[in-house]
Amino acid sequence: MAAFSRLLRSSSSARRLLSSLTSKKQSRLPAGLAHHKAAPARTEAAAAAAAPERNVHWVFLGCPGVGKGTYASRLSNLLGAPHIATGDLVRDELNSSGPLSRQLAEIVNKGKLVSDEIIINLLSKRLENGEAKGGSGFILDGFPRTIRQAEILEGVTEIDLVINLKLREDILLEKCLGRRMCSQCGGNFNVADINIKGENGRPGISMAPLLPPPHCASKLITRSDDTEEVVKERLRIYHEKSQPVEQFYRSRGKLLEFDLPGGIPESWPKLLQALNIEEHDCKKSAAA
Ligand SMILES: Nc1ncnc2c1ncn2[C@@H]1O[C@H](COP(=O)(O)OP(=O)(O)O)[C@@H](O)[C@H]1O
Repeated sequence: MAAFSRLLRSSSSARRLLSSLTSKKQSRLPAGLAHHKAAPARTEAAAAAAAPERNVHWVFLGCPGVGKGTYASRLSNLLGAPHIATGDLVRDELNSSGPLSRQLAEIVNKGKLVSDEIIINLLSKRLENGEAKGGSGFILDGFPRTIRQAEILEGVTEIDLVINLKLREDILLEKCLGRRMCSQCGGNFNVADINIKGENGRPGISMAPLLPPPHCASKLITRSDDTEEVVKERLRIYHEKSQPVEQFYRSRGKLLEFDLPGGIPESWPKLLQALNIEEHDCKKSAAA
C-alpha cells in the first residue's frame, strides 16, 4: 500500500512506477468471486502465482443513501480489510481547524463534489496512516466518483471487484433525510420507516428504522448536507458524474450489480450469497 498511496499523490508518475506495485499479488478473494476478476496476462499470472496473498481491493458504488457505508463496514469487519470512506475523510477535514476546512464546508453543503486533487490527497494520507498501522487491502466507499478518479485508481493499483448497490430513488431520498448520528459515540442510525407496497408489477419494499439505544437518543445529530434540497443535488451529481464510473467497471468485467431487496436483515445475507462469502468461514479464518 505504500506505493499505492505515494502514487495516488502523483498520477503522472503512476504509469511509470506501476510495475513496482505490490498490488499485483494474488487477491484473497472468496472462492466464487474468481469470475469477477479480469483475466491477467500470462506474465502477470505467473508473477501472481509466486507472490504471497493480499487482502481484497474492493470498491462500493451507489447513490447517496443507498447504504454503501453500512455494507462496506460489515464486509470490512468480516474480511479484515480497512473500510475507507472518502466522505468520512472529507468530514474529518471539514471539522478540523485545517486550512481546507471552510472551503470543504462550502462545497459539501451545496452537494457538490470536492476536487479530484483534494480527494486524492486526503485518500493518500489515509492510506499512509493505515499502512503505518499494518493495514492490508481496502474496501473503498465513495471513491472513485468521477471517471478521472477511476482512471487514476486504475493506474496505481488493481481493483478486484466493484459492488454497485441499487435502490429506488424515492427511497434514497427518505433514507438520507432519516439519517442520524450520535454526537457522542459516532454511531449511525436511521429513523426512516419505509414500507412501500408493490404495484404495477413492481415489488414492494420494507426497511425498518435503525433506532438508537436510549443513551444515544438525546444526542442525535443530522449531517448538514442531508437536507432535501442538497440530497436532490447530490443525486443529480451522482447521475451526471458518478454513474459513468459504473460503465467504466462494467466494461472491464468487474461490476457486481446488487439490488437491495429490503433492510439489513434481508439484504446482508443475500449480499454475502452474491459474493459467495460464508460468514462463518470468514470469522473462523480471521480468528486463526
Ligand atoms: N470521491 C469523491 N470525490 C469528490 N467529492 C467527494 C468524494 N467523496 C466524498 N466527497 C464529498 O463528500 C461528500 C459526502 O460524501 P459521502 O459521505 O460519501 O456522501 P453520500 O451520502 O452522498 O454518498 C460528497 O457530497 C462530496 O462533497
